[in-house]
Amino acid sequence: MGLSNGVALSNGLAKIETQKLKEEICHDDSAVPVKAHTLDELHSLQVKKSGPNTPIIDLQQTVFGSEADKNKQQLESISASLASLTRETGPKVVKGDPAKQAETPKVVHASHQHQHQHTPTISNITDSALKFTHILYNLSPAELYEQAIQNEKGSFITSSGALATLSGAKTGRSPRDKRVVKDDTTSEELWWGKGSPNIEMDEKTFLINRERAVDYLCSLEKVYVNDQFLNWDPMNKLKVRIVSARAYHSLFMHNMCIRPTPEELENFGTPDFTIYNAGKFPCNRYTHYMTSSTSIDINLARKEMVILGTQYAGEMKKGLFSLMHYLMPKRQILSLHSGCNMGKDGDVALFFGLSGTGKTTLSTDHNRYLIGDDEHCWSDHGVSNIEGGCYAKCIDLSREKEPDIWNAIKFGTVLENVVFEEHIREVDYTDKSVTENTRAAYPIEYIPNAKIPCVGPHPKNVILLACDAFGVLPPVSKLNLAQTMYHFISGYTALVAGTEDGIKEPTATFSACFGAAFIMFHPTKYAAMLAEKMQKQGATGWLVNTGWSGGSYGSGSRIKLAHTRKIIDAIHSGELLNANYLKTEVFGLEIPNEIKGVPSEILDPVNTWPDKNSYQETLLKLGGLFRKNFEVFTNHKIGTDSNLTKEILAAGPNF
Ligand SMILES: Nc1ncnc2c1ncn2[C@@H]1O[C@H](COP(=O)(O)OP(=O)(O)O)[C@@H](O)[C@H]1O
Ligand SMILES: C=C(OP(=O)(O)O)C(=O)O
Ligand SMILES: [Ca+2]
Ligand SMILES: [Mn+2]
Repeated sequence: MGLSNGVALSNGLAKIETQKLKEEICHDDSAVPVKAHTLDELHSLQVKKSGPNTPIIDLQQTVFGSEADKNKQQLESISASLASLTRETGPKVVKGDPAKQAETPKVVHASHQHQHQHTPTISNITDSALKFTHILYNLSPAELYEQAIQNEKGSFITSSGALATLSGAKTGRSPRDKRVVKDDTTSEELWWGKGSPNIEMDEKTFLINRERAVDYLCSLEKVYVNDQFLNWDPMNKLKVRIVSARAYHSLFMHNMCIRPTPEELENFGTPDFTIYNAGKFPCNRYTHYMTSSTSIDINLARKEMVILGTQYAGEMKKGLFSLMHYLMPKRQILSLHSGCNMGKDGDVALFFGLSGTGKTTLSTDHNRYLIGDDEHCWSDHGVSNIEGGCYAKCIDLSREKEPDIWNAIKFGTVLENVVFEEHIREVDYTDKSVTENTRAAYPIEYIPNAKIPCVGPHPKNVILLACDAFGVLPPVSKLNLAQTMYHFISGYTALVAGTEDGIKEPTATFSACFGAAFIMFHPTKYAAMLAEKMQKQGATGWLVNTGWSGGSYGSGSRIKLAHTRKIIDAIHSGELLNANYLKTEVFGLEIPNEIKGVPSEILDPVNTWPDKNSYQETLLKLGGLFRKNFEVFTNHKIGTDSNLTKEILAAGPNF
């Protein structure tokens, strides 16, 4: 034993003799000591203060607190946003997390009458005027992660670093709960009535809902405020403010809108549009125009939007999209519900389509630059993305088929309503337990070949995507201008609702301009603008079926993503422009007889159906649905060219 030659002690154990060769001993305190005397001091060393946002130009100004002035202005602006429209004072807003408030914070009283400040007296104030509302302003993703995990049940970090969260009872948009204020201006300008997504509400009711949302938000201890931009076109950029109750919503918008630089944020000023998102707090069912506990209200005159009774984050993004569908066409700029990418040679393609048809999947193409996945503008100078992020569907997501989206699901990404293993936190993308509409929201630069700034020249190809669950539309057809307009106005897709409900029959959806839920003017206004731009730029239209082949849903199968990608490649490369075409029955679509990498027999859907009678029957059925849908447009002129209108009407199915 090592201690055998030691001196025996009274307890029977040998006394340990330390070695005398000092130099050979390696003490574990040989590292540089910590520069702190207490634990508090140690913790204070860990976090470094951010430097001033703007370079120091005028020392004098800095000494006398221009930084502090900017901060005060910012807080006053937020305070004005949160002010009640009727009460004279309250709440007191203060910047920063209450949990971290070290010194006495600067307080700003929300007041709608900044000019003649009232001194509140006991008789005219309520408790709401006495409490603090802490403003968490443009927090970083790391800070928002911490807030979400500490305060919002259902927030977890997944194994790839994304923030998994639940959107609550609503896992999709609520278009029937959307309201638009009808005033003297909008009653004239907007599209109202049958088929329109704009369900009216009056100004007074809007204010009631606004007050309800503001009161709810101010009643909270903490409120998140994001000041960000929309539209990468510098001439048509919009400043938006989003006030929300959840860190999840703040991170979602951080990812989805354009992120300001620290300098841009300092000089942000007054927003052009403000969203009040009260999330789970419902509207009052006794309020006029309310038909459920959810209400999404847009007031164009006030430049405001109120969200009550839904936490689905997509409402914010698509609400702003509706706003752009109003503002941009007034500037002769066409707003597009489309994805957009650009080839190495600068050829731009647009991907129109309803939800689930492939805008995000197909615009995210490893061989091309991504301009955006969902919302764009087409001006006289080319295209620009409205957003700063992407919102991808995650159901059945695979690393092999969609590597760029897979890799974008990392730290900073919001993962909505996915299911993960409790310990390792690995996400199971096949799991539909919460919803089929599982989503990932990430900044566009998480896609390696994103084109920053997200702008590009005029489109060369306009691809209309339809997920045809009837299985009768060809995988690809070349369209002339009138056909492009016919299909753009129709906005067809057919999905199968829930796979578990045992639904066998696909249902056709027609949504004008491939986004009727978001348009503000009559569809023909957007269609006329698209026709004019396509004609002027010589863009080619294509109809791509990303849905079924070899039979309808139930008997056929979905066209392989790999095949659709080859088809899209052939459109981009110009190969398809020079192919040989044949014209189909009923829809009169031009289909190519051959495409590199795609089995030729699938190009004409009739070949893939074992039962030809059933094919014919289904084809006629779909043709009938198209015809019926288009009836409401037959009395509308599209643009100033009455010939084009005639051609468009004739471009529908013929039988
Ligand atoms: N042939 C196909 N083409 C495009 N998408 C397909 C195809 N087959 C399956 N998919 C799946 O369909 C979904 C398309 O959704 P997405 O791209 O998010 O649509 P959108 O952005 O238009 O709402 C994705 O989940 C994708 O993996
Ligand atoms: C976010 C949405 O867009 P999409 O499904 O087209 O990606 C939506 O429609 O809610
Ligand atoms: Ca969309
Ligand atoms: Mn999408």
